Amino acid sequence: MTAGEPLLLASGLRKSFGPTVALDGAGIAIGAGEVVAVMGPSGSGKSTLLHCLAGIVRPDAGTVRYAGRELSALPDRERSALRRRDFGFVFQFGQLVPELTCLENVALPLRLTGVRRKEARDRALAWLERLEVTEVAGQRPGEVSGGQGQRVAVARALVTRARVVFADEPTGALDSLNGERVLQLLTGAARETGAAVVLVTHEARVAAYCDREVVVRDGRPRDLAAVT
Ligand SMILES: Nc1ncnc2c1ncn2[C@@H]1O[C@H](COP(=O)(O)OP(=O)(O)OP(=O)(O)O)[C@@H](O)[C@H]1O
Repeated sequence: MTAGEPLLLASGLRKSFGPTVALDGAGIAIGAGEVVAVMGPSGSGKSTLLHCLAGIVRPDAGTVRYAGRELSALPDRERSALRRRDFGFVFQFGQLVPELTCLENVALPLRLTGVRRKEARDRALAWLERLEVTEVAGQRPGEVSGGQGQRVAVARALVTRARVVFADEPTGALDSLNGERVLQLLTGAARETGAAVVLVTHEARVAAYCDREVVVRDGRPRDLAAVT
């Protein structure tokens, strides 16, 4: 990474799905530890931008650099390994493995990176405590409330000490009280661990928890003034 280069840097991103232009020359820079809200109308390209930044979707044109390396230049295996090691994900729903308990779900990313069972369980439990959901440790995702499930998902995203958490409408299925608490916990825990957060949301009160808001319109993000 060259001196002064942001942790995540995208420029000139274009992505179409058939005739639909989802990204039209999009660029964005995210600094280490920065919490950025990505907002904008439905269909403006927010999720596509997040997927390109995370290396899940390959753009038709443009570049995404993470820690000084261009994601699209990495072989698939290396990109997957990097995603597992450095990135965490929180989606609106459905990201927890239904057959595993909540504790096992949080321990899973650690087990996948070779952490021993006992240590993985201990670290997972500490994260459930931090997210105030130890009571669901032994339950399966289908047996817990939406808010509890999202807290478990946040714990799972951060347990590996991810450097970037990508969150796509993490509170979209929650009532406003639960939604705000999950945002608080997600951004608070990310700040403690130094993780950057790219947060796609419609939550109007999100500004209070973010360093910066970016609004996507017609496939291009525009920076609002830094949130004070
Ligand atoms: N896999 C896909 N196949 C076809 N079209 C897609 C696909 N993904 C996105 N699109 C289209 O690309 C455009 C941008 O979609 P995207 O999901 O990025 O927007 P968004 O801003 O996240 O929307 P929302 O707020 O409704 O989630 C939309 O017109 C959408 O229909």
